[in-house]
Amino acid sequence: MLTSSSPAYVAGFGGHIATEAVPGALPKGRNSPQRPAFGLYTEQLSGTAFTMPRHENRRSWLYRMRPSADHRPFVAYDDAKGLNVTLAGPLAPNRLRWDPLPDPGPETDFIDGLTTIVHNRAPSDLEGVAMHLYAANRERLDRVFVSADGELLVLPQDGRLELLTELGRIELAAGQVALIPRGVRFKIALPDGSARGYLAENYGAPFRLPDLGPIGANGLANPRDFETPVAWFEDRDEPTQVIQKYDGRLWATTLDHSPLDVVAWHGNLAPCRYDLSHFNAIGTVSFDHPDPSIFTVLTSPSGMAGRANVDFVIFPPRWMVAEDTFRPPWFHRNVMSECMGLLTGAYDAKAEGFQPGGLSLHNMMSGHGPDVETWRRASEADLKPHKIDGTMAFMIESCWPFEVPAEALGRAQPDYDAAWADFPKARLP
Ligand SMILES: O=C(O)Cc1cc(O)ccc1O
Ligand SMILES: [Fe+2]
Repeated sequence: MLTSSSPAYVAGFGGHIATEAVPGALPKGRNSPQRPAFGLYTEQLSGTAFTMPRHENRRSWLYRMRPSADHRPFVAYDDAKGLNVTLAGPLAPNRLRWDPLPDPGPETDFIDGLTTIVHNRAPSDLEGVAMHLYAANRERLDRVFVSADGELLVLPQDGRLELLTELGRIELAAGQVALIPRGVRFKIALPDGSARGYLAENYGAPFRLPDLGPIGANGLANPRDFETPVAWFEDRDEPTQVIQKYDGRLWATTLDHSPLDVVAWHGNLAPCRYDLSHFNAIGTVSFDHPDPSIFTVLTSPSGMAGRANVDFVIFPPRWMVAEDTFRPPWFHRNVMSECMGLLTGAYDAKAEGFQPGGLSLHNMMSGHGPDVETWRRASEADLKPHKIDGTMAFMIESCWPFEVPAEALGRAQPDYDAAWADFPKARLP
């Protein structure tokens, strides 16, 4: 680990925070004083247009040792071979599933090990989402990563991460997730020497908590369980490479100092983390399997009310008590496109073949649901109260059908369709 002391956090989601790592660094009563304390530079980081309604407006004011504007031109960076959002040709309406990534080659850091599996839209549309996998066995603290294309949702599956961001430090273990706003630079320490997991990149509106409707004022992911780090900085005058994702590609420049030099900040645009075990799962206490929207942790709306650009949904441990009900997910065809991952355990719709670290894609209107084995067991089960435990699957659901780059298509399991082969035919009277 880079630093021995644990970072401190402030509780809440999207709240306005004021924090300084050096007393007196944060200006009082104004954002942009003529001479900020200690010769710091003032910078506004906008995550939404200046003119967004107040309740959707996200921005922070940063007080840093050097302005971000001080850098040389970016040049194309080609060493992250798996990061790919080019189209593979016509999109076939096939269901796809992937095993976990193989171990990365020697000395692969987080950036070079990124592998894009599915994506939709284009970053310059300001809509859509990409799902990358990461697998790293090398820690590089001499470079930082930043996506101008989207907000990053980091989902560790194995190995801890320490995210050293411009706005503070976040410790992250499997079962926790982090959100890093578009444009925030960070580097990654690997306390366990290696790590793997999922990285969803949201090109659209920043994730927010979903409305709760008749559920009421509490439930699902509660705001106070999100943790935002307090200001932290490093005063490091060493060459630091900045790798920026911009319009689907990577670009690099080298600074003569670390850009993680924000001494104080205030605002409501900041990274945060959330422990999925705090999710208050709500389900049926009578019959039928509710729509999975009931498990939405965060949502990024599209321009159409009720239709998400991206929903981040989880399938956590929970009690199943429904009477006279086929309890696993039903067979369905969905106008929304579903990309699923598994952090630990087994998923209740798939008896085999869907492994932790793997991924599946059920694109718009493709028929899917329980595999044959799951269907048989659930149809014959004695319906006592039953706890689904030791599992955490998640879904990145989007209104835009996902594309699959050629490399990812080549890696897909050869016969995923077999999951739904050989169902017995119904017998009519
Ligand atoms: O396809 C899936 O496994 C995800 C899913 C889960 C569920 O409980 C209901 C619908 C749905 O799409
Ligand atoms: Fe589904």
